[in-house]
Amino acid sequence: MSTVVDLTFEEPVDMDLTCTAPPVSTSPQQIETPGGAEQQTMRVYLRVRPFSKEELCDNEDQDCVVIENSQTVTLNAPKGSATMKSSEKGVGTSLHKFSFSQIFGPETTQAELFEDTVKSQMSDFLDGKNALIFSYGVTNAGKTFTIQGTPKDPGILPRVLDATFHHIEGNQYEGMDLKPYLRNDAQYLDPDQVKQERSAKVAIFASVKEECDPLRASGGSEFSPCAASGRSSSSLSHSQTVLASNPTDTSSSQFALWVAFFEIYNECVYDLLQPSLCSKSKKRSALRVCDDGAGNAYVKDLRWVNIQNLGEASKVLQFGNKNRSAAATKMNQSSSRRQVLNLFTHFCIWWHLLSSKLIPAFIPATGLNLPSPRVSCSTKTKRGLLANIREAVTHRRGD
Ligand SMILES: Nc1ncnc2c1ncn2[C@@H]1O[C@H](COP(=O)(O)OP(=O)(O)OP(=O)(O)O)[C@@H](O)[C@H]1O
Repeated sequence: MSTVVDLTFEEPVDMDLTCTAPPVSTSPQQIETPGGAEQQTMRVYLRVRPFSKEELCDNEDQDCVVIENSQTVTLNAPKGSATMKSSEKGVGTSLHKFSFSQIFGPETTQAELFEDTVKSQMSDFLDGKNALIFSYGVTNAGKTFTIQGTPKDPGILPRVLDATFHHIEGNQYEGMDLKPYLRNDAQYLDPDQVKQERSAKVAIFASVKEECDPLRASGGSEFSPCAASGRSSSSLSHSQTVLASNPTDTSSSQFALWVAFFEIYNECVYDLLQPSLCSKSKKRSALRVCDDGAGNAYVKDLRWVNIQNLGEASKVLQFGNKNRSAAATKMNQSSSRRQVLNLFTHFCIWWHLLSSKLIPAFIPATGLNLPSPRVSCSTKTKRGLLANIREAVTHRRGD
């Protein structure tokens, strides 16, 4: 039984999914800068989650995943598996070693993981550099727990949002008339367009409010649900230290913050923030990935929602989560997850500095499902999946 989830942090490479780590050694990638200095662009972390009670009852604790040290893990094929049988006959091996930037064991808390992975990168993001975090692993590996977490145990995304709000505290632009445009730009909206933005936001929030209790009771992974309407939640207060070394002078600037939430499901892009999607009976339509004319891909007609505090971000996330294909599949246990060739969920944060220069930035938090519940899938499969996603994100042209 697999209990591992890979977490990849990439910066400042611009959403280039070709830059994936090799399957055996997943050490940090480096690029040469013009001055000759090496800059680290990608880190790959491994998190091994604890076994659930059910897994322990089923005797799945067979030491298949052995953490040798903070950077090396050994995977042993499960007893009775085809790989183990083959290796007993002298064909192939039942042992594989992998190395990572850092490995986190089952005892690692959400706060520790954030501290040791994303926190140190936050200052660059807040300084206007694009960044991408994504997790991948088989179903049930812990991707959602790691990225989103639970209300009591928030994951990376709520911690990043909390740090961002703390960073811009007192300097937030309260208007809704400055919005993300194409890939790297912003546009001013006229009063009618602002009205439309406001109505769409109200519709999203109203829907979350109505369904709040059932969501909570179902143990969903939304953070700070419903009650969270203030700037930050107490469980996140530790992350405020992130901003002590705030590199950007915010004293004379204002910040507009917008978020979008979409998924790539079997190679089609779907907006998770369409209010009409609340009713599952409506068929959702796929969005197109277009080029902004400067070679940058963007999702055409993607809904962006202006957020003013962590509570609003929480509601947007909660709303989008209901529309995820993963949620639908979990509800229907009879449907086969193996049919899901790829599932990639992005929560994008866009912030804009209202001063002389434009500084847009994104942190999409994503999860990629591998196709079948095995300890690892073949290199070819992984590469194929990542290539599919890369193509969907970067190479599909619009009109
Ligand atoms: N580090 C952890 N500590 C405790 N429980 C965890 C941890 N990671 C995951 N879990 C639990 O394991 C279960 C599966 O996790 P999760 O839903 O995040 O998996 P996933 O990889 O997102 O699955 P899927 O691809 O099917 O959506 C959940 O019940 C979650 O609460």
